[in-house]
Amino acid sequence: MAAVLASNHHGKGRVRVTKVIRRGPVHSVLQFNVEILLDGPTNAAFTAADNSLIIPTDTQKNTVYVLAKTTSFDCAEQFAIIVAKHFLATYPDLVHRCRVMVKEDTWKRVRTADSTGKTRDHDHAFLKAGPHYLFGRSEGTRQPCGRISIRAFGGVKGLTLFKTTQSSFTNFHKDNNTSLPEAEDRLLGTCMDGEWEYDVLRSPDFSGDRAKIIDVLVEQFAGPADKGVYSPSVQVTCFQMGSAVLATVPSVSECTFYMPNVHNLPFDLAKYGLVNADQTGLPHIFYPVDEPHGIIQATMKRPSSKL
Ligand SMILES: O=c1[nH]c(=O)c2[nH]c(=O)[nH]c2[nH]1
Repeated sequence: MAAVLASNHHGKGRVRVTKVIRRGPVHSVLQFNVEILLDGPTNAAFTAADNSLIIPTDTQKNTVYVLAKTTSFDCAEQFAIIVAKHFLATYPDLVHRCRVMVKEDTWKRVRTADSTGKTRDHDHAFLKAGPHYLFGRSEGTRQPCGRISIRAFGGVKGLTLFKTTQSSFTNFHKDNNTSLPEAEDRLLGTCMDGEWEYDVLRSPDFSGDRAKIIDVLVEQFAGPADKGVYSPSVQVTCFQMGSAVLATVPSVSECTFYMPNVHNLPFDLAKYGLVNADQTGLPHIFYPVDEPHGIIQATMKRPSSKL
């Protein structure tokens, strides 16, 4: 045998489930895309064709629908915890670790006039938020003493932000390969992915906390509506966004933000006899480039937490 099995897991991905909650005429909708990964004593399934300790991935898929029906939850984080606890509690001999990722499509109520002409949230029609989406993630493990421990995470994928001033990048290291000009006043765009860990001992209010986090991220990036907030680099903005999340949401113990610097480059109009500048003297015609993009990433923790 040329190989030994170093590690393995099995699970089910892209399990899509929609739950409708009807309270009289007012309905709510939760729509998830779930991935489950199970670790257990399954080496023999890979090395000796022994499936006796395998929970079929089909069973895992069915379990998502059964749990959607039989349990109560109002966001991805809660459902991720429910699923992880279920597999660890139901199969003590077959599962020692369960990781669950729940991506959530956010359906916001349509706002429209009702039959009396008053504008209000619609009872049962929804508009999908995006392009970003939120997710909840759990990592459940069985301790040697048999106790189940759960770590809970939340996050956002593709939060797309842009501002047209109050951003600079200067005084960077320069050498023979440098062509980047100093920019005192530039555009700033990102399509960020963020993940944060909840301190489960603080009994987080998952849906309330994550709504606050998204608000804080947007507010920190943008600043006050009239004056904005000055950004000397994506790095500083990233750290300020993380600091604000930790300051505002006590149930978050740490957060990691991946913030691509999505460039908008001034278009060279000189060859068409035009000066690419408006009355401020700054360029105003740009072309957005998705690639390459800068990669700025950081993890922020509370000062007291051990590194
Ligand atoms: O905010 C920035 N950080 C960088 O590290 C960087 N590098 C670069 O070319 N432009 C920028 N902008």
